[in-house]
Amino acid sequence: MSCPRISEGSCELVSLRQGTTPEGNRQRRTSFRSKSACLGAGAALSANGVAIMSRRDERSMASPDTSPLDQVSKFPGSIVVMGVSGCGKTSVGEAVARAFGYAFIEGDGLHPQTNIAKMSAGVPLTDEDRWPWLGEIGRQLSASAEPLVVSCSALKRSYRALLRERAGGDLIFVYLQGSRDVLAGRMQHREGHFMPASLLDTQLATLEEPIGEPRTVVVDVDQSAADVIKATLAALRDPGLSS
Ligand SMILES: Nc1ncnc2c1ncn2[C@@H]1O[C@H](COP(=O)(O)OP(=O)(O)O)[C@@H](O)[C@H]1O
Ligand SMILES: O=C(O)[C@H](O)[C@@H](O)[C@H](O)[C@H](O)COP(=O)(O)O
Repeated sequence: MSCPRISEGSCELVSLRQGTTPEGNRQRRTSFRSKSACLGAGAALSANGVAIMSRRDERSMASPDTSPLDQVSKFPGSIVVMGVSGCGKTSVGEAVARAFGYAFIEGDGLHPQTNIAKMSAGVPLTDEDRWPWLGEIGRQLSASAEPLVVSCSALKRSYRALLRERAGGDLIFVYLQGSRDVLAGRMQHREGHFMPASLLDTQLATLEEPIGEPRTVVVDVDQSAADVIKATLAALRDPGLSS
């Protein structure tokens, strides 16, 4: 079981859904993540069962690999890490959240169970399936007094427009861009995740890349996880994003 983490041994975001046992949740996501087992004292469950790790907890889990990033000045505004399934949203989102001391929300954890069941069965989601999910992500972004890092595929311009509108305008998108071959490899090697690799092509067909959209950075994922994270953090230091 490979685990190209930059912070080996650290706890990760916990995403528990109501009615799902920690064990079931672990099976639905990736088998190498400790998830519920590491829900720390500062973590809290939102109304719909998604755990948000507190900033204090995340700081305490920062690995030596990310500690120099404590020097990064506080970044103004929430960040959505976007892209098709398998591009690295969770891996990168968690690391960015640790670096900035923000809470991380796993967007997959906010899907209604009907969406998870559809995707698990190899059926792509429709707009109608996604709107309530995107609305919930937007709600969490707007309800948070502190900036958040959220993983969300945000495949279409209209989806991103909704998230921007709900978040109040300060949202930054990190688009993790990769070739079909690279993405297919990542999905095939991932274990215990509900999303079948067969859905990659519909994800790519649905994707409207955010090229040229405001406050958006694009990162090539055809490099090691550590390098993708470094490149993301470097791109986020662009002072132009703060305005
Ligand atoms: N840059 C990378 N190099 C190699 N493997 C990676 C990289 N980024 C992520 N992975 C692995 O690829 C798989 C998909 O990553 P994940 O973060 O779950 O993507 P997403 O959340 O976008 O579906 C996981 O097994 C993860 O460990
Ligand atoms: O909009 C969608 O079709 C879904 O949100 C999809 O893009 C998402 O990727 C899945 O939830 C799989 O989860 P991962 O993105 O973690 O692979």
